[in-house]
Amino acid sequence: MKSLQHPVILILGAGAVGLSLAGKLTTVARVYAACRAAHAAAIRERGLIMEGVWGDGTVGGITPVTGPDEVPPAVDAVVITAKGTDTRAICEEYAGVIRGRPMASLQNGIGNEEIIAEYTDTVIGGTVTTNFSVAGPGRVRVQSESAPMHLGAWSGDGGAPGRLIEIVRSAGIPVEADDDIRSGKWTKALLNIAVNPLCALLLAPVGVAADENIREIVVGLIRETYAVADAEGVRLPWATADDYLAHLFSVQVPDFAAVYPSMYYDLRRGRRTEIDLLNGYVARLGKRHGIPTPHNRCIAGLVRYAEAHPR
Ligand SMILES: NC(=O)C1=CN([C@@H]2O[C@H](COP(=O)(O)OP(=O)(O)OC[C@H]3O[C@@H](n4cnc5c(N)ncnc54)[C@H](O)[C@@H]3O)[C@@H](O)[C@H]2O)C=CC1
Ligand SMILES: CC(C)(CO)C(=O)C(=O)O
Repeated sequence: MKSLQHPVILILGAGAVGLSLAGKLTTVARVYAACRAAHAAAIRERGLIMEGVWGDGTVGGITPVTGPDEVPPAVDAVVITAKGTDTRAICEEYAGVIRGRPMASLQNGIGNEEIIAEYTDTVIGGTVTTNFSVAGPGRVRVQSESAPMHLGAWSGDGGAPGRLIEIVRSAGIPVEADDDIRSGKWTKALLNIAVNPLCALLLAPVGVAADENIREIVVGLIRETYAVADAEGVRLPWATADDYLAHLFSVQVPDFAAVYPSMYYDLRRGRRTEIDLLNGYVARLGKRHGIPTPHNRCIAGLVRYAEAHPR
């Protein structure tokens, strides 16, 4: 990332998160967004329409691309916002562009950075605790925000996260450096493990997690996840599962009570979900460590069934 004055950023897999990010970054960078043809056509025709807490209006200046041949040679940094189920495929498709460049992941779940590290030396781990959705081709909604974006060095050039943070911050997005982003990814995953599958299965917004019938399931999911994270040596910011649950029910669930998480849209649209990077991942690790994870195994099984039998 040499030219901070006018950096060139490529966003890979631009949907709800990636197009919203593109819309903000375009004020401080030249932004190329690798997206599907329907988004590309709408954005070329009339720009990106944004609504919500990141601003309302039509944003020009984003260049949509639908293949690596359309990406210019001078990319300073790559940010991946594809679903974790698509990480390898999109890295393969854009391998020539990614190689040798810093690449950040804002994806949920555990395991994306390891895949990205097969394609480039400098990987930046990231989390975003904001709710994004697609309202139509080239049209996104940003509905609520509970914490700043976190970015931290995963591998390679240790200065790369700082340079990306500068760009993101200058675009007006709240962002913080994270010097233990491996634990940071688990910290963010706690929220997704607690609410994403339940909301997807129940067709309900995040507030459903506080329902008296559901709360006990959330408690089970999180206590098991804590035991597994502990066995993995992950340092979470709350000392115990119950300390995190207090934060979840007093801050995160109220912040997102009225909105639907990303997995809800996947199941509703008949797409594969990220369950195997979240609850399914916890269940797999639990097995390896001899830690029972009945809640996570059960919820992962239900989501896999729902994926295979679209409503
Ligand atoms: N939606 C949300 O509120 C949040 C989502 N996240 C995470 O961010 C990541 C992205 O989530 P969303 O933006 O909601 O998903 P999304 O499904 O809206 O966007 C991903 C986009 O990537 C596109 N894509 C995949 N492969 C492609 C390829 N080869 N070429 C071009 N486009 C390709 C898909 O068609 C899709 O439009 C996920 O890991 C999600 O868990 C994180 C925080 C909040
Ligand atoms: C924070 C939250 C719940 C925001 O929607 C999210 O990460 C997701 O939807 O996957």
